[in-house]
Amino acid sequence: MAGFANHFLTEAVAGAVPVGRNSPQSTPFGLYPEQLSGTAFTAPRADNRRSWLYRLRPTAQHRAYAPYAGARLLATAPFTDLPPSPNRLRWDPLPMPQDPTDFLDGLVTYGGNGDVAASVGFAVHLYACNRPMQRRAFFNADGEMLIAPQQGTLRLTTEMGRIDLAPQQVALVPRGVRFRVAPQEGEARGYVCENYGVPFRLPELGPIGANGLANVRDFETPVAWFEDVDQPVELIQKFQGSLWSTSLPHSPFDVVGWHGNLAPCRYDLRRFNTINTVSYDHPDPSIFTVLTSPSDTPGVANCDFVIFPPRWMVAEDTFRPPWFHRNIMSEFMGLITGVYDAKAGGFAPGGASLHNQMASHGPDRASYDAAIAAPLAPHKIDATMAFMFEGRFPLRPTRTAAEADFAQRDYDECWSGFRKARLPDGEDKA
Ligand SMILES: O=C(O)Cc1cc(O)ccc1O
Ligand SMILES: [Fe+2]
Repeated sequence: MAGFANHFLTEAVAGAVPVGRNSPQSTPFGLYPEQLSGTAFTAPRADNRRSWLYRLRPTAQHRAYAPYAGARLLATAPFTDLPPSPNRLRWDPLPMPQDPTDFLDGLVTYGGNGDVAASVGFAVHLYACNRPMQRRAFFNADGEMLIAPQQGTLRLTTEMGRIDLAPQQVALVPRGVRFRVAPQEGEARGYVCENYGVPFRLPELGPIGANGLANVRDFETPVAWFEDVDQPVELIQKFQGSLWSTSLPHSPFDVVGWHGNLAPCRYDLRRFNTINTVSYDHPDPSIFTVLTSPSDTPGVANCDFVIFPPRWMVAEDTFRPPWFHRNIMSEFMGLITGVYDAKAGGFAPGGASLHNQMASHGPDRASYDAAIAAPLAPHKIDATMAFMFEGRFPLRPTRTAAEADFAQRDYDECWSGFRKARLPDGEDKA
């Protein structure tokens, strides 16, 4: 079903969703209505997100949760493992697991900001897995999950339908929605933004107009799908940073129909309507915002999801790659495929980088040297897809990430050896 946060109605069995009311005294087939809220009941209508699910059994029917000991590298903000460091960080691709590992146990937290208890900030995880979540399902009470595969297709089975997700696509799974993940081609790797804040939404378009960037019509939400399986399933939840597990005697994927505007969705990043300069200068990367999680301060995001897709570079008399900069916002970057135009080397697909508030960064020396010498004919940056999670607070890395053997110890070197500028004779004295 096409659209972002549209009000959908979908039935896996015709007649499953009651007509004209959400919770009639007697429901079709005796299904149990349940409201899933993504915003406060009283949130303004334009922001309000909720759905009504019609299921074989109420989700309330479960025994107590007990602590879950897996997913040992999954962590939650505030991150206090290490004293905050202003240093720039970069990582080689996350290695694939040697042992059988599913999506949940294969999550590795790189860092994050804010505080889950205050519903502020976000965490960044990478996953590397090689087997499906078998007889287990997960939901995240701590936040919404934006999943961006880098290698290998995933099948997401969610309460509200199924999503097949390939590299260069992203999925949004709302806070609380139960899901399981199955890699379709053996191994899989990718990135996750766990958003503790306000759910991601499309950015305003301002003077761009009514169309452009990520278009509403290109978001896809699955139709209702359920399984009627009376076999034990381990249900794991993340709540305030800890994992908890309970056992259900049946599949949690028993929603026969639902309606509402809170649902998982998929977006193909190649559908992005990229806007760039047709005159001069390199515009701020906010023109590449796919989704934004706003903060309480207008215009300052809790998290922006920004991409660097294939695009024509035509700027005249311009240094075309990203410029040197120091940003009040903090930037975590990943690469799905190809080469990123500010980094001639060292930033590989499956890798990552972190440039926190006020950290000096920009093109590495090789990219700089090439760009100042390049003929300025129209040039297409092609076959690439980098992205950035940009937030208002510095991201603090986990010890796991900072001390990983795939953390690059020599990242600073990519900015060494720049030649001093040459002033005209007589102007260079103190
Ligand atoms: O640092 C980066 O590579 C991301 C980035 C890209 C760009 O085109 C402008 C600013 C910016 O932070
Ligand atoms: Fe940057």
